[in-house]
Amino acid sequence: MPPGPKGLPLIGNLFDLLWEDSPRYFNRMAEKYGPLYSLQLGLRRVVVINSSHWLTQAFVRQGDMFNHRPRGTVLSFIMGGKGIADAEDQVWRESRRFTLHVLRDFGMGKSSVEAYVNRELHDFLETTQKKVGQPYDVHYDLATSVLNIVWHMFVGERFTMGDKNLKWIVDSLEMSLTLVEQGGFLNYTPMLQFIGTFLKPKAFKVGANVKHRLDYFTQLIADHKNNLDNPDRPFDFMYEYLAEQRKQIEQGRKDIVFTDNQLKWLISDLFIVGLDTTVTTLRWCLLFLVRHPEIEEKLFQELDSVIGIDRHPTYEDRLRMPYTEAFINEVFRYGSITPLALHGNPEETTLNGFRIPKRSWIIGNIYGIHWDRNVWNDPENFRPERFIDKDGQLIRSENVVAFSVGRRNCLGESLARIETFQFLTGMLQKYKFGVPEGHPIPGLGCQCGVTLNPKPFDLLLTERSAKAG
Ligand code: HEM
Repeated sequence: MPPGPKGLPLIGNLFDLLWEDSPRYFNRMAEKYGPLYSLQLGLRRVVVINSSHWLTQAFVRQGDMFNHRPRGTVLSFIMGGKGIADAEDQVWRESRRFTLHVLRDFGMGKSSVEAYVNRELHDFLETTQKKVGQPYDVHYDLATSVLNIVWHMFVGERFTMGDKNLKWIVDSLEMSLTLVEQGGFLNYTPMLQFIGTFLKPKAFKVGANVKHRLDYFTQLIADHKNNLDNPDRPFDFMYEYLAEQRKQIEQGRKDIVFTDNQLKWLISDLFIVGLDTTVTTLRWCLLFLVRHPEIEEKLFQELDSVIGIDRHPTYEDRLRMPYTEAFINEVFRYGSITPLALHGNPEETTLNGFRIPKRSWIIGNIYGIHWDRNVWNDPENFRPERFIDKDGQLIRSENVVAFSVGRRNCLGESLARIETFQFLTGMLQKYKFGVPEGHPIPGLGCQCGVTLNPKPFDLLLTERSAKAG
């Protein structure tokens, strides 16, 4: 086995996770045992990967073995192998291939996804207009807009602000990721998962929310089925899925993966991962703008010289905006939005000559890779300049792995990148971001769930139009 600390009999090093968030703990252990080490955590044998080299070796070069999900996590307990993020084998392969295919038909990376994003950006900026000059926690309005992007693409509808269904959907989707710490204490011992549910009353709420959400999707599926033959129906993910389902039934396929139940879980997964990750990224962006007015000023200068105020930013603009790209890279590095990628190996194998017993948990410590002092020198400093070379051009680093690598990497990376660039530049075109009078400068402390979330903070928006004009 790879080297690692000697833990106590039966529980190994499990109790260390009571005092420290798992990504930070895994990173600290890597300083002692190197970028590839093993731990015994409760009943689980865990192999931690803390360098992009070994992440690529395991998830890309030995991807056949390591691109599985571990069983027994809190998430797998909730999702039970349905949907996509926790699915395996044929269900995962067909769901992933189909989802990527439909996303491509939306014109991923081309103008039509931008149109979905820009429409919500426009409404978001209108909403924020009413908040200028007063303390404002942007979280909920951002979440609504980001939800509308995916909601529109996947089920063909948009919410209007104030819709009675909107608040519970946003709350229920966000809660699913913030309440479960992917590498945390409760994951490693089934009995603790059971007891933990009783200790965290909100955990019951997650269960109730999942049911409520799935019931809502059942209704949406029924509506879509009723309208499937309408030649004027719009293009959305749910219609495409149901059309594929019908085709496979007509072909008489026995092992059909495209069931209504799988569709409900798949859509639910896509909303959960598509919402909180992007909202968290944008909140980190705003937090750093507020904390670093000198960086915000450099972003203004680039934006004003490349785009100005007479037209909206396009995703193409990024190619001429290296400092903005460097800023986003630094947010992905520092924020490490999804700090851990949990994989598993169904069979015994080797990695770097070490024996990896079957059904180990393989944890890609994305946070650890982004905070490795040997690579970044001063990881605790937020410095977009680390991604700019002496000619002012963007440095692309293989050590930024926010979306992970290999066949199980983030399926929504292109969408997330477009959303981040468009919202950041759209907001900067309109506002300067500051701290309301009498409020503290927001801190860097965060809550560790499946995502690393900044704590709630208030902003002060000041319109820039006079200056930019
Ligand atoms: C900045 C935003 C985002 C970040 C940082 C992010 C990051 C990640 C990471 C690290 C993984 C785990 C990969 C692994 O296990 O190796 C993942 C998986 C996934 N992401 Fe994202 N993600 C983001 C946004 C999105 C969006 C917008 C969508 C789609 C709407 C999406 C869909 C997925 C899916 C479906 C998976 C599971 C893939 C699978 O198991 O095959 N993500 N993401």
